[in-house]
Amino acid sequence: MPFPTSSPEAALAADGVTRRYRRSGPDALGGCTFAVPAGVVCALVGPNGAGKSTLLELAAGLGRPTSGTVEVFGGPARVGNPRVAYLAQDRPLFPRFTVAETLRLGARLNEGHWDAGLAERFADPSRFGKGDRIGSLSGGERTRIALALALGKRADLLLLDEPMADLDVLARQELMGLLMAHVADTGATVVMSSHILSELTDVCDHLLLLDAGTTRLCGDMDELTDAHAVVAFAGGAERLAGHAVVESRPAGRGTTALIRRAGPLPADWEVRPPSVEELVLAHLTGPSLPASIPPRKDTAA
Ligand SMILES: Nc1ncnc2c1ncn2[C@@H]1O[C@H](COP(=O)(O)OP(=O)(O)OP(=O)(O)O)[C@@H](O)[C@H]1O
Repeated sequence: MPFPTSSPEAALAADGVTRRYRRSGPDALGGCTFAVPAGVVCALVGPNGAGKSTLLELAAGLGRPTSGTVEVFGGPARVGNPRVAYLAQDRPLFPRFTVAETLRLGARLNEGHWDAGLAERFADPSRFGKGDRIGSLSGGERTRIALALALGKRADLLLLDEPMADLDVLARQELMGLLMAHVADTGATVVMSSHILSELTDVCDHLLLLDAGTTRLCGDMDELTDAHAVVAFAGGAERLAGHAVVESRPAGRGTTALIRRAGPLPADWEVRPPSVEELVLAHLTGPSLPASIPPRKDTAA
C-alpha cells in the first residue's frame, strides 16, 4: 500500500529517499518511503547504522537526498525552517559560551517565537554557576542545554536524535515528562530516535522502523500491533499458509509464529497481540514485508 507521502496532514514524508555520502560508497539510505502524520509522537528505531541520524539530518535540511524527496508539512525540507527544531546526536554547541550566553543566543536566533520559560525548564540554569562554560559541562548537562535550545524554539516538528542518551534515570524521567507535557499543550509532532525501545513505547503512538536504510515498518503503534499476532498451535509451519509470516519456529510438537494476519485464524490456535519489542525484533530478523499495514477486513479469531 503506498504511503500518502504528499498528504497535507503529513508532518514528515519521505519518498524514495536515498543518501550516499561518498560517490562510490554504500547507501546510508536506500529508497526510504514513509509518512508521519502531524500531531503524532513517533519512535524512530532501528539497529546501529540503519540510517536514523541520516534521515533526521535530511529532515532538518542538513544535506540533500541523493535521490527522492523529503517533505516537511508539504514543502521541501530546508535548513532554518522555523517550524522545525532539530536536536543532533552530537549536540553541537559553542564550548566557550556560558550557559546563559547560549540561552540568550537561542532567544536572539528565534526572536518572536522563543519560549524562554520552557527553555529554562529544560536547561534548569539553577544547576549551573553563572559563568559555567558549555565546554566544562558533562554530556548529560550539555544534552539539557541542547534540548532547551530545540524546545525553546516552539517548533511544530521536533526532530530529536537520541534525546535522552546521556541522561541519568531521574533526568530522563523529568525531561521526558516535560517533553510530553509540552507536546500535549502544543500538539507538536515529535520524531525521536532511541535504542531503548521501552523508553519510547510508553510515550510514542507511532512507529518508524528503519533497517539498512529502508523502511521496515511505519504506522500507528496500535494498528501495527493489531494487524499482527503471536500464534501457537499443534502442527507444522504449513498451517501458516495464507498469512504473511514474519517469524516462525518449532515449539515442541507445534509451532509458534509472529504473523501479519490475513483473515480469521483457526479456533484451535492460541493467539495474542505482540508487544512492540516482539514486533520490531521479528521484523528486523524476518523477511521484508510491506512496511505499511492495509486496513483490516476481518479481525475475528
Ligand atoms: N558523514 C558520514 N560520512 C560517511 N558515512 C556516513 C556518515 N554519516 C553516516 N554514515 C554512514 O551511513 C550509515 C547510516 O548511519 P546513521 O548514523 O544514519 O545510522 P543510525 O541509524 O543513526 O546509527 P546509530 O544508531 O549507530 O546512531 C552508516 O553506515 C554510517 O557509517
